[in-house]
This record gives sequence, C-alpha cells and structure tokens, in this order.
Amino acid sequence: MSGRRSHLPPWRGKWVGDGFVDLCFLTIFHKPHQKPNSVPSMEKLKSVIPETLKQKITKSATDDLHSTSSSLLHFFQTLPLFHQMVRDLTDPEIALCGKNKEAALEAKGKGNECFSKGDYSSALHFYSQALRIAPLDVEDKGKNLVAMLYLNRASSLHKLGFFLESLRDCSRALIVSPAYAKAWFWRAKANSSLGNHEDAISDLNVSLKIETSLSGKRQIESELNKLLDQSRLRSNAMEKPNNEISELAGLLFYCQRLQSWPCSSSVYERLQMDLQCVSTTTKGRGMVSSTDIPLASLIHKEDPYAAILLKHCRETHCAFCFNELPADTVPCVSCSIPVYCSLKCQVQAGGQDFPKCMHWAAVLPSDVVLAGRILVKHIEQQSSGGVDPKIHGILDLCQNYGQLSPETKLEFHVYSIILLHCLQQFYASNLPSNSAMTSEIIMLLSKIRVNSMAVVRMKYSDGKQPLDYDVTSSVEQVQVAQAVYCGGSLFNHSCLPNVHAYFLSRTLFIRATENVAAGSELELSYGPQVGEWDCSERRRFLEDRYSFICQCSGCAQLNLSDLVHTGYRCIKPNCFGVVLNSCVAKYEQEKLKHFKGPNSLQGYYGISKDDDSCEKFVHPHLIFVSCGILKEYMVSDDNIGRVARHIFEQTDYRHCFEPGCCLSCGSSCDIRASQKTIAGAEIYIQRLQDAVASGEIATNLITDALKSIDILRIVLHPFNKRIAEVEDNIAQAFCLIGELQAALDHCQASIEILETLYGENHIVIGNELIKLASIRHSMGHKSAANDTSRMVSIFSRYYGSHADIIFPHLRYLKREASSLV
Ligand SMILES: C[S@@+](CC[C@H](N)C(=O)[O-])C[C@H]1O[C@@H](n2cnc3c(N)ncnc32)[C@H](O)[C@@H]1O
Repeated sequence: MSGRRSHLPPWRGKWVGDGFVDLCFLTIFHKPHQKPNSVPSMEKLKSVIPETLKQKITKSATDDLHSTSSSLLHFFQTLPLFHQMVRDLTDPEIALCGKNKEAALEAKGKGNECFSKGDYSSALHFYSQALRIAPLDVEDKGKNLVAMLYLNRASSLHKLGFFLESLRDCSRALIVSPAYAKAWFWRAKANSSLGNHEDAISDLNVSLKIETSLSGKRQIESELNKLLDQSRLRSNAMEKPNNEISELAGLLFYCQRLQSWPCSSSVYERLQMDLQCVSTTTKGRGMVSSTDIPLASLIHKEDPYAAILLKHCRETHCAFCFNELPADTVPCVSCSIPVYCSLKCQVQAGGQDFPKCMHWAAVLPSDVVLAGRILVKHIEQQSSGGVDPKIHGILDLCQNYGQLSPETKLEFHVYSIILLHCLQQFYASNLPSNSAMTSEIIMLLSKIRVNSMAVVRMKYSDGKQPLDYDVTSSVEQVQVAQAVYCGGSLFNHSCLPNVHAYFLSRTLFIRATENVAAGSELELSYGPQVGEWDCSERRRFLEDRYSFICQCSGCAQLNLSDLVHTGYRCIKPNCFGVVLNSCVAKYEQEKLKHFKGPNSLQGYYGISKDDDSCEKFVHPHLIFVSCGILKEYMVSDDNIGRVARHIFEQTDYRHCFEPGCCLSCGSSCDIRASQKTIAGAEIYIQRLQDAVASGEIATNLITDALKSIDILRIVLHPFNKRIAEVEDNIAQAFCLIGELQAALDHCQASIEILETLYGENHIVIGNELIKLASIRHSMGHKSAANDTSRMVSIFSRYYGSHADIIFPHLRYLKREASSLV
C-alpha cells in the first residue's frame, strides 16, 4: 500500500508500510520506439463542462448519481471533443499499441548492426524492442520474423553469458518455427554451456537433419564432433545431470534467482485460522478471529480479483506476476505494450486481458483501467454461468463516494463515461450507455479507491543485486501494481496494526505480528503507523487519501511516540519533558476530549483489565488514559519510563497540552526561535545528504553535520524522529569513508530513538538491524551475530517462512553470523 513518501533518506531501510494506492490521473505511457501519442485532453474536456453542471457534480451524494451522470452523459453525447477523444482511444489505426512490421524490422536491423560490432547488450535491447512490436505471422527473408528475433536475441544472450535465457529463447523460436535449424544449433550451444551435453548432442542431430546448406551442415558436424569427443572423455560412470530444462524449469530457476514466488515450498504454508467478518461500531465491517492467534501465523492468503501493473513498471516488471523482468522477456501476442517474464505468464495473462489489447488501457489512469478489467471479468463470469450479465452492485465492497473531494467526484464522472464508451466496442449489449450504467461505474471507481491495494516489491536503491550485499545497501518498498483482493479488503486500518500484509508474485499474504486474542479485530496499516508520523499527519493522510477519519486505537489513545515524534526539548537543563507545537497539541488535546472511559475500549487489541482497573495495551510504548487519571504503562526506569513519568505526573491532564509549554514542568519555550535554529542546522545536514547521494564525501561536511546534530539535540526532544534521521545520514557518511566505528555509534543512536517511536519489534527496527549487523560484521565484531538473530526474529514475525524470499540479505547475514560464532 502506498503510503506517503517517507522523508527518510534513501539508504534507510525504510518502511512505507501497507497502504492503499493513490490516483494518478492523466499519466501517459509513451512507447520507447515511437513518438508519444497525443494526450487525451482530459483537462480540456473538464473545462468545457458547464459551470452549473460541474457544481451539481462536485456537490453530489450517492443518491444524486443518476441525475448527475445522466446530465453529463447527455452533455458529452453532443460534444464533438468527447467523440474525438473516444475515437482516439479506441481506433486501432490511431492507437500506438498495435504491432508494426516495419518498425520491428528497423529495430532488428539496429540489433544486427550492434551484434556485428560486438555490442551484444545493445543488440539484446534492440531485439527485445523488435520482438515487442513484431506481428506474429509475418516473414522476413523466408523465415518467421518472431522466430528469427528470438534466435537473434538468444545469440546475444549467449555471447553475454546468459545461457539459460539463451536456451529459453531458442525454445521459443522453435515453438514458432519447429524446423528452424539455426535455432536447434544455438539451443545446442546453450545446452552445452549449461553442461547438458546429451541434450546438446540431440539438438545438434536435429539441426543436422534439417539444415539444407552444405556450409551449415559442416558447421553443425564440427560442433557435434567436438561435443562427442568431450563426452567420450568424460567417464561413462558419470551421473547424468538433469537435462530437462524446460520452460517451466527455466521459470523456476529464474524465480530462485529473483528470490520470488512460486519456487519455495514454504509458500504452501497452511492457513489454519478461522476468521470471521463482523460488524464493528465505528469502521463498518471488519475481520476477527474466533480463536487465539499466535504471532507470525499466516492468517490470510488470496489471489487478486483483478490487478494491473503500474505504468512506470511496464519496462521493468512482468505484466502478470509483477516480478522483475529477466533479460529474455516475452512480449504480448496481440499488442506492443505488456511484457512477461515467461510464456507461462503470457498465457496466464491471456485469460485476464481485455478481448483485444486496447490503446485506452495503456493511457487511462490505473484505477480506471482496473475498473475496466473488473467490469469485463464480471460480464464474462456472468455470461459463462448463463446468468443475465446485468451490471448491478459489482463487488460487495464499501465505498466513500460522499466523502470524496469535489475534484475527484468530477473526475470519476468523466472517466466513467469515457470507460463506458471504450468498453462498448466489445460489450455494447451488456453496457448500455445510460445513467444507471454510468453511476454503477462511478460506484466501482469509488470502491477501487477505498479498497484497491498497492502491490509492493523490495527495491535495492543502490542498484546492487540483493546477494552483492554490503553496508550501504538500502531496502525500500516500491509499488509495482494495483489490485483488488475481495477478502483482503475486509481488513480495517489501524495505525497500530496487529497484522501485516505482503505480496509474493500476485498473491496477498496477511500474517499476525503479535499474539491476538480470540474475538479481537485484525487490522493492518493502510500506510501510516504510530512511529512513522505523528497523529495529526496520519489522520490528515487517511482523510485526504481514503476519505475516512481514523478511529483506530493509535489515534484515539495517547501514546509516547505521538508526543515526542516532532517534540521540542524543555529549556530547563535537567527536565526531560516534551514541548509540543500547536498542531500536535491540538490533536492530542482532542483525544482527551473524546475519551469516554476505559470501557469504551474493551475488546480491542487484546486489552485486559489488571488489578487496579487500568487498561493495558499490548504495545509497550503506549501510554494510556484510564479511570480519569493519566498513567503510564511503562513503569521501568529506562528512557521511555522517565519520559512518560515526566509527561504525565500532572493532575489536570485535560489542559496539559498547551503548545510551547513543557508537559512536565510547564516552562515555556520559544518554538519560533527553535525553528530558526533548526533551519540553520538543516543547511549543513542537506549538504551532507547531497554528498552521500553523489558518493563524494569531504570530511568537513561530516564535521559540519556533527555540529548541526549537536544543535538539533539542544532544541529538539531527544526522541524527536528528525534526530534519528540525521544520525542515520551521518552513519552512512562514515560508512562511505570507511570509518566504521563512528558509523556504528551513529547507527546505534538512530536505532535507539526508532525503538522508542516504533517499539523494539517493529519491522523498521528489523530493517535498521540489517545495517547495524553489516557494519559490525565488517568490523569483525562477534555481536553481529546477536543483531542478526534479533533481526531474523523480527522478520519471521512479519514474513514467517517467506522472510528469506523477500529479504535475500537475511540469508547472507545468517551465513556470515554463523561464521563469526
Ligand atoms: C478496505 S475497507 C475495510 C472494510 C470496510 N470496513 C467494510 O465495511 O467493507 C476501508 C474502509 O473501512 C473503514 N475503515 C477502515 N479502517 C478504519 C479506521 N481505522 N477508522 C475508521 N474507518 C475505517 C473506512 O470506511 C474505509 O474507507
């Protein structure tokens, strides 16, 4: 789920969390080999809608939809601009997504040129481009063009040392043209390079039989003799390797290399949870378990109802399984847009695609395309079941149309009419162009907005392969696809989630990250979490993006993290109290106003009553309000306990959140002056960040940043998140110049703050421990093994047996840790 882009620096193992996707209207896909198509002028279309109609639409509620969509439909039907736009979107002649023999031949020619110059990676690029646009049934020089392109690419791959990829491409060429002697020959070479000598010999024998030219036959014979000599030399007793490298075996090999599903048998971990969908008091439906759930249990697994790859990932990720593309991509058979990692994905995608790959599917925003896919799936399911394929109430999911922004309401109206007209080309009888159908699509778009999930992948932003791990590797979650999971949509959001969602291939997995008592609600995070942002930021984000006011426990209760996250330090030297800015103070004061007493929270999140009638949360860093007095959960004498006591040892808690006043001793602090001081310090920190990004670090930049963090420590509360971020920047800079002890100290300082903000078992801490362990390991410290075991336990909590698949670093670090012990 997308979540807002965190302000953490790129190397931080940052956690965007689970989130639902945002809308990205009007982003246009330009194909690499052709000029960008004319952009459908959505803004222009919106601008010609009469003002009164616009007003009506932007103020509409669900009940008004028939009337508003009828008026807009009527207006568009008489508007030439609208018809022109629909024509542009649907006309295969105008569209850029069609196959194109001339362009394919041109790209092939460029590939051949590069190949003959020995520039095999450019040749690979041009052949892949040509494959994408080559029509399936055309010939070039008496041979099938697609088969030729596969073969040419196979030769480039072979030259580059990608033998398995080369083998697969030869097999693909042979599927298209089985009597292609050269393809058998190159397949033999790939098999031979992979050590599959018997397969290589058998391929050469086939090639020899088919080849007609004398020179060709001679070349094959010479290769065959070489291989036969080699195999005679090998002992007869040698075990025969498994030579059956089929497309499927190739796929499995790739999955192993890419650390992706479905190669691992652990994927078949069983679901044993008995979950129920119940009605909650404040959040609509929600999921609960009828039994106690131990932490790390897999509680839900689901394939998407519909899913689409995001535009920016079209060149890098498979359009079906969403995994990273290998070098030997497989194009779509009907159009030039999607590419797949294998024939298997290509075939599977065929079942979920539109009847014909259409230009509009490449141009319209992902929400709209997803709505189109859902409509088509619905129509086809109904028709195949012999049911009248009338569209009504597609997907039993909630929607928040009434709470959408005026601009979004207008866009939903416009897009639903455009989508309807695009789909009518194929489904005119099921999709009448009327207000009922338009309202139905608006509802569908509203459901997608609230319920669709962002499918994410881990990205190593320093560009290194996961297994080439070193201390500066960074792990980041990036969104690659958007999908609707009907079951997954029933999990509500909490800023203190007790379950965690992640993806392997297209499959959604949800796992409990703590022990959850029977009957407690199971809630994941749609992005914001306690520790990541303060309460005001989280609520604003959820309201803007998903149009609901968060009613979770993290937002309803006081917690230490929210108070100190952006807090300032008290001016008294020995006071550990926190000073809040006006925005945070307002939100925290608000919580107290709405506090209805401890009983209102019964039954949530495993709260239990202890002897002196105080409510306890399972989250150790939570401070809670109970029985009319403020009391901290943490009674220990550590930092958290000290801060908590200072903050809450006051009687009149209802008025304690005065902005600019220390919550502990009441001293007033000049926040404006503090902000000015911070702005001065931030200049040097930014310079260091820029230097880190460029990889060139002068020591004076580190010295300046160290002075700046000292200044920050004077004005900001010791647990303010900004200090953790800057400590992290400095640690990275020290890493880059090889001063590992200093890097270690700053990395530890950063983690200490993050543990206070998130809790020590949070996945963010797991990500940070990757860095700590790697620094310690580079220094030969035995304690790296402790970091690793802590990290492994955190990752297991969030990913169970899938942790090693998602974080290949874990395997590396585990191996290194065992070598230290
Ligand atoms: C993906 S749906 C979750 C299932 C939904 N409750 C239902 O009845 O179908 C998201 C919607 O649930 C509600 N919701 C989820 N988490 C919430 C929270 N923490 N506070 C308030 N409403 C929430 C909001 O209406 C939100 O738009």
